[in-house]
Amino acid sequence: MNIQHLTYGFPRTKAVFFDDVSFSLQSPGVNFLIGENGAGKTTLADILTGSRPSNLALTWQAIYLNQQLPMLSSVRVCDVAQLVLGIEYGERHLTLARLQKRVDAATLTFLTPLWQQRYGQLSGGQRKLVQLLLFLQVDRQLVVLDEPTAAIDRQNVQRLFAGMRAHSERTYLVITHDSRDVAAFDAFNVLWLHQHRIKCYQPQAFYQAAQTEPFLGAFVAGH
Ligand SMILES: Nc1ncnc2c1ncn2[C@@H]1O[C@H](COP(=O)(O)OP(=O)(O)OP(=O)(O)O)[C@@H](O)[C@H]1O
Repeated sequence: MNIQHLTYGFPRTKAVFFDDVSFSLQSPGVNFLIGENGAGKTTLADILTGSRPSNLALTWQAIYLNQQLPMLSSVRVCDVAQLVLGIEYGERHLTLARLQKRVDAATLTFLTPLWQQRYGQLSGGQRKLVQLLLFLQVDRQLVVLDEPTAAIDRQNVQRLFAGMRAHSERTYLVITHDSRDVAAFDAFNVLWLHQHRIKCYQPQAFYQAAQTEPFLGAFVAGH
């Protein structure tokens, strides 16, 4: 996926935030978008998913989980699954047995004991995971996740990554501040957003650059 000559400014400010920025996403593959707070990662994710109109002509279909969707606390996990996947699968009544045929084992293991639980009874991390794991079942070429592993225990992070690996035909863009996420993959592309430009690194080049670039060094040393 090639992004060519992106130029973007926030509607209410005159300054240009991205000025003729070009880069490629490894496609298919896992791309990590990193950078300091305020660098523009969420803004870029918004642009690539069409949430913020820009000069780019988007040629892909994307799914974007940038924050938890608000749900009534009385809604059950099975209702959330129906909401997210019912239309996608064309199922009017999505049961666990039917879901079993479609999702990876790690996702099923996580969802099964929670299936009848009410949303309001779940922990913050469980709510986030329910949405993430269900969203990962929706078939789109580009999957964009904004800090999916923040506040998630590492065993559940493994479940999330197993869900991603189960669909290796997709292109993922994952925003993270946690180098353990990057280290969990053998093959990846890191996009470092720094001073409104993007530098791309394959694994070996990334760890090499971390020896000389202070931000990357601190990122890698962070775990
Ligand atoms: N609607 C807006 N109008 C003007 N400036 C904005 C707007 N939204 C965000 N910004 C600014 O753009 C910059 C980038 O914000 P963004 O949320 O994309 O950063 P980020 O890299 O995702 O940060 P973090 O790691 O802290 O989540 C910030 O300085 C922010 O204040």
